[in-house]
Amino acid sequence: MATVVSHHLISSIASPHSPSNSKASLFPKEPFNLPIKFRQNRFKIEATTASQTPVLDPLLSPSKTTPHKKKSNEASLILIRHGESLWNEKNLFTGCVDVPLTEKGVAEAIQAGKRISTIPVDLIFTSSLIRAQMTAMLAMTQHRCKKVPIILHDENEKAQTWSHVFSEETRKQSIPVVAAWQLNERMYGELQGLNKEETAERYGTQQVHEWRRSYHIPPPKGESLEMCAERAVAYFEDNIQPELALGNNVLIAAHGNSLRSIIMYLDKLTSQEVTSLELSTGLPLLYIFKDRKFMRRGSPVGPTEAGVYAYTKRLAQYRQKLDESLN
Ligand SMILES: O=C(O)[C@H](O)COP(=O)(O)O
Repeated sequence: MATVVSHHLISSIASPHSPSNSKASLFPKEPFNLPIKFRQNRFKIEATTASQTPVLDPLLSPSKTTPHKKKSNEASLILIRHGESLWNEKNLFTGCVDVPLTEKGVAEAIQAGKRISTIPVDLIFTSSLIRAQMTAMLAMTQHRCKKVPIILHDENEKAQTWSHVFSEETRKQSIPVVAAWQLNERMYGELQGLNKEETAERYGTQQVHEWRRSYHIPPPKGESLEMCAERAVAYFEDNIQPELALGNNVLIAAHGNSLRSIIMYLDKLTSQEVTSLELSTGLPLLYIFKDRKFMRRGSPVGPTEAGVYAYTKRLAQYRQKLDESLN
């Protein structure tokens, strides 16, 4: 029987509780102590960029990357849809247009941060759009670990070199933030910039509902959820899931539809079930990744919510450490 997953259900579940070439010297170290798998992935990407300039960081050499001691057999995964944007406020189709948060969106992001402030975060992924990045950064201002989220810039060699951090100690107090276009909102095609209500009046509610919520039907010249899933879920499987498997705790700040496609994958929803999945702006959702399975744990209400810490011993221990560090 089909499980209807909606925002309401989610809330109700939650609420009770170069190698050897001369270039190598330019990059003496990784900007951060990145989790190993991620570093390997980064290298793969660098090695196949258009310039084809091999850039191998000494820290990426096999002797440094293996063996890797697995930290834990479980990890937390937090998903947050960005806070309200200026176009959410105006009820405009936004898609890949890069619009910032409203004041309310800023408050939502801060509130989301309070709700996850005692859940461990080792690595952050955002889309390349400012509303998701603002949300991640604002949320992290509330985190009790007090670490500084820093966006990695590896779009070209200069960006990498110029953003290098030279203090090991400082790196330890930082959380790498990876911005990936694959996590962007679905491209809304010719609807981008149109008012949602007026579009429904013009094309009919049913048609607009299909464009917005069906899995297979794309809006005119835009991406269907299926097309969005092809890049977002592939990115998740290739870059995020391996981090979780290594015991690294991940926060993803992204968008209504890129997250719907990821949740569809995590919760094994059918194309029919995903049509009723709605995500509110600024709502954090927690998953535990354990034994290669994702367990949905709803939306943490706040740092004092006992239920969240009953989910796993590891979360409880992390919170206890934070409490102790305050004393
Ligand atoms: O891109 C947009 O307009 C919104 O962020 C998501 O819109 P939707 O609710 O129509 O999918």
